[in-house]
Amino acid sequence: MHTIVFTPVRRPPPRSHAPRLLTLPADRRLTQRLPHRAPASGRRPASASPRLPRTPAPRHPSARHPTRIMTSTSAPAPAALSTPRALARLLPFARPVLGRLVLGAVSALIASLLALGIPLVLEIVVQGPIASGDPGQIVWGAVAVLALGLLEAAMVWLRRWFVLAPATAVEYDIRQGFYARLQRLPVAFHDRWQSGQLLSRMMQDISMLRRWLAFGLVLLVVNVLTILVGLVLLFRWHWLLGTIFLICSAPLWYTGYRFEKSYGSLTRQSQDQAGDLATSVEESVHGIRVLKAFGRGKHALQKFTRQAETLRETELRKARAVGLIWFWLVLLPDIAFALCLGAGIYLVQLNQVTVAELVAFFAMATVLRWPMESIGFLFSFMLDARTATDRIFEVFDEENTIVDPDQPAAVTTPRGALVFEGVHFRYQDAAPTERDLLDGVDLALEPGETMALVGLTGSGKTTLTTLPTRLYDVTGGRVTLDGVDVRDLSLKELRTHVGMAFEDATLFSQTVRDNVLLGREDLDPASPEADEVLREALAVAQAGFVDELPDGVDTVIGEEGLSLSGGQRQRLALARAVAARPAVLVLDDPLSALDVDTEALVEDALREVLAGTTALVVAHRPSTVMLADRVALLEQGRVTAVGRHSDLLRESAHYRHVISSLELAERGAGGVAEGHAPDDPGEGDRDPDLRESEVTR
Ligand SMILES: Nc1ncnc2c1ncn2[C@@H]1O[C@H](COP(=O)(O)OP(=O)(O)OP(=O)(O)O)[C@@H](O)[C@H]1O
Repeated sequence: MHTIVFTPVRRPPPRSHAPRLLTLPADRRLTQRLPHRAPASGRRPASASPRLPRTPAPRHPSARHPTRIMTSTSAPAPAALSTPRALARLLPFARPVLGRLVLGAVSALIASLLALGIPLVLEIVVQGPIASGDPGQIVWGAVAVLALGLLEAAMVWLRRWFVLAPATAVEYDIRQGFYARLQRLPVAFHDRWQSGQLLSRMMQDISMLRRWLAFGLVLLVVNVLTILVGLVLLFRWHWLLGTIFLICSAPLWYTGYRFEKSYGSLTRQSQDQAGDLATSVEESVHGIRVLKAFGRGKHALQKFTRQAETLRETELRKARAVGLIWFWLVLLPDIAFALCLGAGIYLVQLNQVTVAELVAFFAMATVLRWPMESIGFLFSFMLDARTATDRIFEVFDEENTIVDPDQPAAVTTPRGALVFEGVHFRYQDAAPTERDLLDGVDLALEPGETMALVGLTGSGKTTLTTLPTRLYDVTGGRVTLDGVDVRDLSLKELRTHVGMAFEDATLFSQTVRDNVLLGREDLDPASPEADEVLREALAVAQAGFVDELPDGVDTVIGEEGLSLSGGQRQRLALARAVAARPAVLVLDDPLSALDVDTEALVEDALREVLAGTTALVVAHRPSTVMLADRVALLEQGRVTAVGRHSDLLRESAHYRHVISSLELAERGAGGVAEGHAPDDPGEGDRDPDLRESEVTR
């Protein structure tokens, strides 16, 4: 039984991504600057150009039916809702345990009412037995107070028992839903959101909601009711005493209102800043090699310190706001006590109130003191919970445009004809003045054909490869598989027919077997059939090194297991794509970290095993072009030439330019590829066409 835990193995990216990270605008990938944002933040910051409207909704019908999980995508923006309505959005999660939560609240209310009963007993004892000096009766009074106290304690215990398990169940459900949502949301969403923000929402905010449901909500309801009942009783003793008490507590409501306004935005700020801090930690842990290699550890520390200080300042402002409200919470009841004492003594002298009533009044006011004081704390807790709810629902409310169509088409026996028809694509944050990154791509891959895709860096090759599997949706035109628009297929079916291997090989902290068989849900990983698929895929990817690992294919790799080289990781990622046996294989330069000889072996094996598979291969090395039956040249957002390598060399000046720049880049990166000696004769000796390109140049 193999349990697959999806913990991405973070490794330094291979060859061409690392420099790209460093040269991209700061907002794209190394995004750590999120100064004083508007409340609804957490997304990656806007680029230097002003934030632009979203890409218009794709025209294909499937994009018009976003998946809805526990929430409506047309829901009003969280910030526009009142606090109770914002918190009411938790109801779908809380509904299954609502009964127990209500029982918990009832227990808490009974506990409070029992506490309020003690002053009433006191009144009777002072008025009767104490006034008459009957010790026997006094004992009964004491027993009654003790019994009330014991019952109150039992109810408090019961409250905890009722609410604790349901609150953790709600926490579990929200977390599950959140994680499922993250899995479903498209890559474009993950481009915009910082991982630290998502992490802090997933962990801190959801835990806060558990505490709110278990304690905050229940106590807030119960304490408000207790105060109301207590005030009625205070008025029962004497209207003047009750009025003084009420008037003195009125400023509390005003202070509470003011407090809500300032504390709410402070809470939002601090939760966002905590998310930013988590992002910084995450990025510096992932990028530790780059930071060390460039001696930027100190710089990273300074940046972290600045962010930590900002968070600390916000926390201090929060603490000051809470301190201020506590000042009033403690002062105002004391003023009320003092005024009531003066008025009470005066009323006793006028015989309008008895001593017993005055004693009971002060006992009652003392019992009410904690509920009154706690209101401020519970208020701030409620605002924290509201902010946490907003932050969580910002993710739930994100529109998912990459969803299954209402009535999916089916390609039962795929032939592998992949066609790009007038494909347009632009990223969501592209400026309106920019032309589409893919500006009318027409390209047809015949079944079983291997097509190499070449173009200058940044021309959009990787972007094009993400469209057949719908990692992104086209913004114009269409991509078809065997004549069927890929948006008309269910995502599950589409991704069974089209497999991918990326240059940046992501492996998970699990065994080699589980990593390679990731796309084969249909196979029992322990079955002989799975073994065969695994062996074959590893053989194609020239991943014989696996046999040398301590436990062979059952060796756990990744952060909690064995570390692998870039080339070894790429070979496993390639084996994963091959094992999936797709009709169309999209390879985004997955051989870049291999030495030239291993690459040639992989290519030969791929040709043999994948004879019937259509392949689209992004080529960053001239040798990769050799794998292909035909080559497509991507230039200025269009495919400007398609043909055999030798023909293109002859006919297209831009193609010659691209190939020679690839050669130059490869020579520059000569030592980077796995086991590739700088003075290695390389593929030039194997490929007459490439020599031709040098000659042409
Ligand atoms: N997720 C993204 N969001 C916004 N812009 C992006 C994103 N990914 C890539 N781009 C931009 O799109 C352009 C094309 O990138 P892409 O990676 O497709 O090019 P490429 O031809 O594969 O480049 P290379 O040869 O360097 O790998 C670049 O300008 C890049 O900055």
